[in-house]
Amino acid sequence: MAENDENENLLGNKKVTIIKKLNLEGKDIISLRNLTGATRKPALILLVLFIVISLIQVNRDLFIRENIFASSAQPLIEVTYGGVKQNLSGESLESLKQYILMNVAPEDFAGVKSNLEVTDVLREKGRDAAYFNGSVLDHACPMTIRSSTKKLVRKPPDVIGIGFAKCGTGSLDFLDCHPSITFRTSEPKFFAEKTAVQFINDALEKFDMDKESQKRGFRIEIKKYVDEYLERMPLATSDEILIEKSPQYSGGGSNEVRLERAKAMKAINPNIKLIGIACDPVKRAYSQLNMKERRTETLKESGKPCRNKGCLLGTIEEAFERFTDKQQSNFDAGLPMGFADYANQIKPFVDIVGAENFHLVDGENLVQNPNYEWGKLLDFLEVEKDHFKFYKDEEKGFPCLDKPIKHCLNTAKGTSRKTDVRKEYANFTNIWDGLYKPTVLEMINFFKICDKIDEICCEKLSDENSSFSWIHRYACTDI
Ligand SMILES: Nc1ncnc2c1ncn2[C@@H]1O[C@H](COP(=O)(O)OS(=O)(=O)O)[C@@H](OP(=O)(O)O)[C@H]1O
Repeated sequence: MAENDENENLLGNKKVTIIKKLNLEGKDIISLRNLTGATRKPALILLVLFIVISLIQVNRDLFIRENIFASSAQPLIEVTYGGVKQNLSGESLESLKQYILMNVAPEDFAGVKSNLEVTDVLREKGRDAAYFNGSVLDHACPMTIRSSTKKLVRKPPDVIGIGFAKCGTGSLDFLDCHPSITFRTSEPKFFAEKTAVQFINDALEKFDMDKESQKRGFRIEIKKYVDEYLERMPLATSDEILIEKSPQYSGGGSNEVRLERAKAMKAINPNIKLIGIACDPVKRAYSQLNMKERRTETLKESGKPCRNKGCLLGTIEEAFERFTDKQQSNFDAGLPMGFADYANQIKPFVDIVGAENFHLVDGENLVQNPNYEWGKLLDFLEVEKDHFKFYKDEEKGFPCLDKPIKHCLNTAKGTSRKTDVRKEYANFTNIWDGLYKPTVLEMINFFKICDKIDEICCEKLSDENSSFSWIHRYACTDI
């Protein structure tokens, strides 16, 4: 992320001035909120309060866009914010904290205030640009926003994001800014490791999980592997939701392999919940090609050779041609169309954890109608959603978090979807549309998007702001 983007995450100083002028401490902010509902106060006081609150609201957005390194007259303190050492004025950091505290739910205020700190950096340099400013943070949000005051412990995840690559799985980063959730950007990929999964499932066979004493034996047997897994995740409190995501869990391998992974997940946490993020396969495929192109360019610039499958051979047009030929031959051979194969790949997971413990997010709607799509996910996670809001950032061209903190994803996220791939590469995408159509249609029934494909369904999908509206093209037009 460029330094400018980072600056946008922080507040300007005017806010502090206003807060000072109003002499607002944390408690006062809460009482101000509560006062807005008061009915017995004289009308004049209410009016004054209304004006003051409106002023704060209106000015706040302006403040956020201001440069935080404001007056040189202020004393500077060194802060590592999101992996980058910065000299912030003491007031800037303070105003950032004030912004967060003003925007969390009243019931989270005290806990968040006691935990609110700049997030620790785990590694200064991540493997690629998909981290915050290239650094791996202890957990994804650049500020630690946690309401629980319980002790931090190592624990298995409560929720796992199992896919799908290139559909927006990285945007789960935002969840870490929720006071009830902890998430680290790096992917543990534990259940993609055959040996570990097999060991856990073999142990499941050995022990009778209906007996308490046997359950203990099982836990001891698999401890070595589980400890190693938990080390890959951040500490969390017992009452907050710990999430990990590794898109490799749904991709790669057969459904038998996926079934084994699902069993191992449930063995480690019997109450496990799973998230899948699906998106338009044409955009997904383009996002993948685009990433390869970007990676090839970066390696070329650094003078390093690019030998693996993650790089592009030749031009992007040649890559499109090769990709189209491969998709066509898979289709002709009756092989699964991987980029659209959501229902088939999710089935083994749902068979093990139950449909009620699985939630499918629409990755396209995360961009199109973020507050609605994120709201549904937060409902599934059973956490507060009214104080977790997004706005469309003009410069980024994608949704960024607005509340409780201003935060955009890093520069590696949100590139290919800026291009209208169906316009730019219509000669290829027209073919892809036809190849993916039958597999996309399998989703409709499996995920109960509609009862059947009929006029009612097409009417519903024609609303651009509804989840999975991108399916309209596949289900309701002649492609
Ligand atoms: N809020 C927000 N900001 C930026 N980008 C967003 C956002 N929400 C979803 N997306 C889309 O997420 C796409 C990347 O998907 P993944 O994170 O699953 O990719 S990866 O598999 O982890 O590499 C990424 O694809 P590209 O456009 O190709 O970069 C985005 O289109």
